[in-house]
Amino acid sequence: MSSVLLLPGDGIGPEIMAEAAKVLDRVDQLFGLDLQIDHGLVGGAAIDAHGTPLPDDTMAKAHAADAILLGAVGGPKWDAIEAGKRPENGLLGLRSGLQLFANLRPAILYPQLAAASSLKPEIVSGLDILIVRELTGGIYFGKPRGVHVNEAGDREGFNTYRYSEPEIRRIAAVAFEAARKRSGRLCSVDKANVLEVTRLWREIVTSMAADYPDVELSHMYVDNAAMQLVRAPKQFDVIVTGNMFGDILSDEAAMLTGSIGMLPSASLDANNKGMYEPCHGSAPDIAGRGVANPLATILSAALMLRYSLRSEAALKAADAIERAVGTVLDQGLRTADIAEVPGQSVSTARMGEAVVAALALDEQAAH
Ligand SMILES: NC(=O)C1=CN([C@@H]2O[C@H](COP(=O)(O)OP(=O)(O)OC[C@H]3O[C@@H](n4cnc5c(N)ncnc54)[C@H](O)[C@@H]3O)[C@@H](O)[C@H]2O)C=CC1
Ligand SMILES: CC(C)CC(=O)C(=O)O
Ligand SMILES: [Mg+2]
Repeated sequence: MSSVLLLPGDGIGPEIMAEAAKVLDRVDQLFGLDLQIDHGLVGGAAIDAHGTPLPDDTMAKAHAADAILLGAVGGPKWDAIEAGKRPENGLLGLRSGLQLFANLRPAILYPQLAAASSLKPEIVSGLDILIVRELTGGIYFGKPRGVHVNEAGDREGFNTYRYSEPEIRRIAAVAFEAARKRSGRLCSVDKANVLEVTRLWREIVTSMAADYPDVELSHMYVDNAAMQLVRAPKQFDVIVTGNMFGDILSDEAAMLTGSIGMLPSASLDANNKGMYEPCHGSAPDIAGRGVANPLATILSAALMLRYSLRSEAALKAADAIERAVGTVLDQGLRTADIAEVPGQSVSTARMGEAVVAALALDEQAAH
């Protein structure tokens, strides 16, 4: 038995989660996974119900579960709430409370979606890169932080960008290991020409390279990396970077794959316990209309089966979900964000149900 906690969150979160839940239910039946599914509140939904973005009950369930699948949090309804109590703090609290320091964001272009990418097919076809983002440190967590009145009497906002040596070592080790299992190329992205914290980052990553002689390490400043990602993205295999740079570069990489609605992620602790979520947010501009792309969440469920549940049956189920996504794309099904012809698109639910149907047809899935 494996326990899975579903946290739909806000905006399109409940819509995309409903489809991922159908897919999990189907693979549970097909592969005998014996999943025990629980539900919880996080983000704005939790603020509305309990006055806090991360209720104790949700945190307790998250600690107890083998893995967590999250939709997205946030939205204009809660934007005026003071810092520290916003929906996003629920997500950040889960990440830091569970010590999910390693965020893996694979950006893979399905060949069927070459036309949906914002880049020319010859530049992106075959794209398969992995962004390894540090997730529990850096400027999103550094203290001191806040808004105060400075000596000149002006209001001044400040955040602190800090990384300790152990924090850098553990995320770099994840990236080196990942590169070793892939093409053997690792690019560390920093701003070492300006920021001391990332000079230390570069120094430590460089010093670790001797332990990974089979990995070719390179370094790049983040501004150049942002440019290179849209100039020649296939030069990259594994990218390792800090929390904020990874947040920004992964949204950029998402567009290479056709849509941010296609990009899944895994956030892991040191023992492969994980939280899985699409890279996108709660998309308030399309929430409640049934048009969001559920594939990033469905693909995140596949990563959950592969990285956290890990039984032979779970690994087969993960492969089957990814094949089923390929099948529905082959069938020409497109949500609005990846549609080649505007207006010729299917709903969130239709896309999710098509993945479920493709799973049932998958002969390898049944045996
Ligand atoms: N992991 C999380 O829960 C995240 C939460 N947020 C929160 O989400 C809210 C909105 O943030 P935004 O900056 O607008 O980013 P967003 O990722 O929610 O949306 C950006 C754009 O992408 C589109 N989009 C996103 N997901 C999509 C999907 N599955 N299918 C089709 N189109 C999709 C949206 O419609 C929008 O035009 C904010 O409150 C923000 O703090 C933002 C990023 C991550
Ligand atoms: C609350 C934000 C840090 C979420 C986000 O943008 C992300 O993790 O990609
Ligand atoms: Mg982001």
